[in-house]
Amino acid sequence: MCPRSTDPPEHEPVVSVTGLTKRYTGESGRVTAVDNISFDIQPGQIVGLLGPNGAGKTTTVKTVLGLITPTHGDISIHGIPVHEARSRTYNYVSAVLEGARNVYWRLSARENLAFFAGLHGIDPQARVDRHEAIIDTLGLTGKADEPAKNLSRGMKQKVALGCALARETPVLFLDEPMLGLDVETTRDLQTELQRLVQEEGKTIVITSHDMDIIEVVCDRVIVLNDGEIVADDSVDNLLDVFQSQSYRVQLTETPPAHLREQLDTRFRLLNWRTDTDCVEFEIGLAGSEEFFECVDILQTAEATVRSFTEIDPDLEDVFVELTTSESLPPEETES
Ligand SMILES: Nc1ncnc2c1ncn2[C@@H]1O[C@H](COP(=O)(O)OP(=O)(O)OP(=O)(O)O)[C@@H](O)[C@H]1O
Repeated sequence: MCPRSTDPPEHEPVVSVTGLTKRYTGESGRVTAVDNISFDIQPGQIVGLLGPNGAGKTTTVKTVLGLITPTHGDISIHGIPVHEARSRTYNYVSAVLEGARNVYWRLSARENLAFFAGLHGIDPQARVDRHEAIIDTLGLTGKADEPAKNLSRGMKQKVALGCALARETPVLFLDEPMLGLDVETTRDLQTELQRLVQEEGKTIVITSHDMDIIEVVCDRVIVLNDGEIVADDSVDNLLDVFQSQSYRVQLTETPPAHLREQLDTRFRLLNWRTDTDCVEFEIGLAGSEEFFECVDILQTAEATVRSFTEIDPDLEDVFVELTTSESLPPEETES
């Protein structure tokens, strides 16, 4: 029988990554996909792993799962070194990876759930209620006896997710879990993931390009860019740190041509728009010094300011900021 405990050895994080580097040798030479990253994940966290295309998310996840050998670094799941004892770690972790065929296409959703539970040492007969609840949450009830091969892409995705849930491991890695799901199922699944963490003490790592989902579901976000971690903090802290740093400015008359260039050189200038009777732009100002400097520049250029309003950031704004600028903007993110 496989271990059912959701508690890692005392004081151990459930996932621990230290100094992970992965280099590939491709046609265009050596690529450092992941560059010396370290993070721990504690039991009961829902962590979003974010980053633009090519940032190193898939490499990180697959290396943590033992599917890719790291160039350097140590990884453990529940205290077990992944690259020395990969099969032992599978007692603790399930994964749904994008593009991977996780389910048996000849089996129905019900049969797949029973099969994966059984593989993991769980008696499916004893878990019928649990499996029906998973099927219900995923909106698969009407299709639960249909062979998976006859289901739509989104439905197959749901069955794969159901199989991962049926294994009842304490740690779940979900790569783009909501991709292809309709709005209602996405919402149900968000609720279910939160319930799994709050009531069953699961630990979940989600990669997604959908910031709204991450913002709703995750309590911590790790942002990768060019193989490096550029932020690792709670969603609330990340939003707080960026709060009041972006402003939308409207000028009533067209300002002198050099103003745009001057602002762009000095600050983070976005979405410059010229209308018939006004100019509008967004500007990122780190702290009061930059704020007053900007006001000074506008006054010197004799620009007539119609409005100067704070923009409330959402996680998407934070993400764009982190992955398009050279460095971490505010110091507080590292606290
Ligand atoms: N097998 C491979 N051989 C060579 N280079 C690779 C290989 N796999 C990934 N890479 C490169 O490593 C870098 C990171 O890729 P990775 O797939 O981990 O990023 P990602 O953040 O998951 O991207 P996406 O969001 O597009 O899936 C990219 O530059 C990619 O081209």
